[in-house]
Amino acid sequence: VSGTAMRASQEDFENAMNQVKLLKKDPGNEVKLKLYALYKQATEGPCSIPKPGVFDLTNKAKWDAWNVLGNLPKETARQNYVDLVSSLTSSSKSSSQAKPGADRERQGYENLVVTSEDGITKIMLNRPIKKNAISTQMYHEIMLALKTASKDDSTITVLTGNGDYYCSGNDLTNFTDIPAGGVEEKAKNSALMLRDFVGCFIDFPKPLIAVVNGPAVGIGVTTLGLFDVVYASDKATFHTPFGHLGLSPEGCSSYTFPKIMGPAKAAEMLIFGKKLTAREACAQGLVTEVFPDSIFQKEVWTRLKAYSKLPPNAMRVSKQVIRNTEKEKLHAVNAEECRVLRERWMSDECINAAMNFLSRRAKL
Ligand SMILES: CCCCC/C=C/CC(=O)SCCNC(=O)CCNC(=O)[C@H](O)C(C)(C)COP(=O)(O)OP(=O)(O)OC[C@H]1O[C@@H](n2cnc3c(N)ncnc32)[C@H](O)[C@@H]1OP(=O)(O)O
Repeated sequence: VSGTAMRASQEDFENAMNQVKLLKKDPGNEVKLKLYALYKQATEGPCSIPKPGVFDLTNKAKWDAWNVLGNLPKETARQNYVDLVSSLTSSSKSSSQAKPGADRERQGYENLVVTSEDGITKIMLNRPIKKNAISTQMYHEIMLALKTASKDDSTITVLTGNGDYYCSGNDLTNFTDIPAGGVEEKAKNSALMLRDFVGCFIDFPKPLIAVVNGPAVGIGVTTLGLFDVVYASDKATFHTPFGHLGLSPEGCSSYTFPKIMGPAKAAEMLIFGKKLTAREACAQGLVTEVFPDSIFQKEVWTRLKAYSKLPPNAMRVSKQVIRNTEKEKLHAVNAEECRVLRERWMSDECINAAMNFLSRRAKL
């Protein structure tokens, strides 16, 4: 799942090709095109055949799907093919066990509820008792859910929270289980995990929408700069209390926030921890639109259902055109933020702030 995941062997690839032939349910045209494109890329490399004419619809769709993979290395295409087939076989197993008429709900997550319906994959943080604070396990679950959603047959992906909070940020107890290697080992592993986590948002290929149902804190806010659209309830607030916690910005916010709202407004949030209301965040460009809480869910989902019916390849390609020029920069920013945070996590300022929260002496 992470960047260190094993590469699929030729045997895995051949097994996956056989599994495709055994699929009981037609996976739909979009997935079939993806399988075709990944197969061609894995076996022949980048698309170099002439583009079919505009009226040769089937071959044109196949060509587009292959061509959009650009210079994706053969081994990565082979791995993606194997992953895609594996997600199809596991979802067909779970959907065959699902009750008739029920949404396709992906099981196996402890703190997420992931559903796919109407072309929308919804990833819901589901730890309301802890205000959806993100535990170490949840970071891994969110990465897995995003990677799976990037390859499933939905057209758009939504992240939201269950309960009154969208997300209260990093679970501050993440730093209490110190391994045998000590604080340094913990900080090193956390920085690697954070880099992978944020990388999944940077690389996410489809429209990614945040449905911010309530207050957002820390990494729940900073990653918003990597979403394509952010809808917020008027009950939401946006708070990055890094100064109070002895921390520094992450989620590429050191780059995206000054770009979105200008350096002065970004500094007030990221250095001094100024909390924004939903309307302020909207005025500053971090939020796309704010809705009264009483109609938030209804309005947002009606709109998203309409968007999900737009041509998926056009949405995907438009996102790439908007985002691709920035990708390399974002990965570099992410790496640097994680390097700085690794130092911060070992600082007295940070350790004392986490202890204060945990001993309930200080609350934001
Ligand atoms: C590890 C590698 C990646 C690191 C990435 C770094 C990211 C940086 C950040 O995200 S910084 C932001 C960190 N978050 C915070 O500082 C928020 C801390 N929480 C609070 O200040 C408050 O809980 C609150 C304002 C979010 C909500 O206050 P309220 O009074 O409404 O509710 P409670 O405080 O009673 O909370 C209910 C229970 O939830 C637990 N909880 C809430 N947030 C967190 C959290 N971030 N980490 C751990 N636990 C959290 C809280 O402890 C209560 O639990 P309890 O009932 O068992 O006491």
